[in-house]
Amino acid sequence: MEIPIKTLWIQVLERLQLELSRPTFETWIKTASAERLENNCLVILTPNPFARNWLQKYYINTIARVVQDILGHPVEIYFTVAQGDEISFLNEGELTQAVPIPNNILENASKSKTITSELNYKYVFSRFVVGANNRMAHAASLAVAESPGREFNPLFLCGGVGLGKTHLMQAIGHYRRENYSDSKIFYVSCEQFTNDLITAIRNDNRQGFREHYRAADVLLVDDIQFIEGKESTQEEFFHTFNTLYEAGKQVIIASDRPPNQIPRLQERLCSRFSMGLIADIQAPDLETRMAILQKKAEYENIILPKDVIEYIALNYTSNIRELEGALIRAVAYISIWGLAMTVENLVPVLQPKTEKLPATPEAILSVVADALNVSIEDLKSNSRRREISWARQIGMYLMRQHTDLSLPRIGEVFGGKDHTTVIYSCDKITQLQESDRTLVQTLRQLSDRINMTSSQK
Ligand SMILES: Nc1ncnc2c1ncn2[C@@H]1O[C@H](COP(=O)(O)OP(=O)(O)OP(=O)(O)O)[C@@H](O)[C@H]1O
Repeated sequence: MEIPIKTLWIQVLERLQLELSRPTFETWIKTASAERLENNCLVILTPNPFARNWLQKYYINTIARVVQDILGHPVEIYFTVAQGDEISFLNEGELTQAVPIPNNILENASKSKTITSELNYKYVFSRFVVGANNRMAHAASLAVAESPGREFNPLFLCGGVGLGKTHLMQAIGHYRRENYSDSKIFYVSCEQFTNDLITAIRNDNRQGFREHYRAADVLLVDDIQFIEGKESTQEEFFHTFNTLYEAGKQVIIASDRPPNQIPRLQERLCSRFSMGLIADIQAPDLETRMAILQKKAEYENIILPKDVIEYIALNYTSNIRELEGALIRAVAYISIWGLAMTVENLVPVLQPKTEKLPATPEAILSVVADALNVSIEDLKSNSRRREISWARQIGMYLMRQHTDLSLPRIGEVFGGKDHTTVIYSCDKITQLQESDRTLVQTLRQLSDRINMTSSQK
């Protein structure tokens, strides 16, 4: 029998109070409450959109784990906002991705999910800042939006992490929808395409899968690099691509590298990806980064002094997502502590990425344990269980990045390991990043959390 929701939430709070730092607990957790628990979905009420987005981004896994421990089975966590209690400097869901609860989520919780994703309403051409780094990709996207299925088919957008590929491809989708409302726009990540295929195979419904994807007028496929080595997905995608192409339908693909650098990609797919236009996006220059911040601030109704814009833009150079993250942190910090928006006030929260932050070993252990679902004791233990030694290696790498501790001292923090173990772990994680974008993203998120934990101290 389920325990009453109030009792559940009291227990969750008791557990989280012990696990999280005091400012984190007081600011984000204590202000939230459990609203409903139905069909293994727990809806958590938050005081404003900002708190909702913050919890969704940084604490959803922690809360889900604690709730699962208490109930003895997994639950899906959804965050919602108390009505009429908006934070003044934010519009609903503006600064980070909104996390709406579909009306029928509780009823449908046990049913299967829809096959393609929705477009993010913010990813439109008017919100995209054009600079030298993305001019060609932008022009090509606009051309494809106006005349799909013509000369740039497929359009292959490539560039490093967080540089605007998804934004541009979705802008094409929005443009078509706005101007041709009956146009069928399908946006899907490569991972989702694979999952849909697996589900179709499991349900013996491969035909349904094919009919669905081949009905698209414009097919947008994100992060295609993850198709590497997935033979069945490549096979299916090849046929989907051919069918759409021959019917004059537009295909747009985004990737963190050009087709010929995607390992274990079938030759025939590589050549098809290359037969339209490959448009790459580079890291933005200072002026473009400042213009992006300025535009974001305008959309969010935030007044940002010029020197603050310049300070952020100077310190976040290679990834626009990080640039936006810095703006979010700045606004949150200023708002929570009631400070003026000045460079001096922002220095503690916007440390340049290249500087080592004064993170404590305990904070790093706690962030890694929390994010990778192991305990701090596990990290310090001699256990060779795969997930524990993986978390330990990541922890050692991050400790090397974020502290000035010597290798032997890092070994000690992890329960008395030899310094050669630390070297091995750091080298391994460094090397893996060359081929594993997911790992790069995970490390970036963990670093952000470590920085945040440090700045909250
Ligand atoms: N030129 C730009 N103007 C305004 N915002 C931008 C621009 N480029 C990127 N952004 C913003 O930066 C964030 C990251 O962009 P996006 O998700 O499109 O990157 P990506 O290249 O697809 O990254 P990934 O490789 O991680 O999938 C988004 O919020 C996007 O709106």
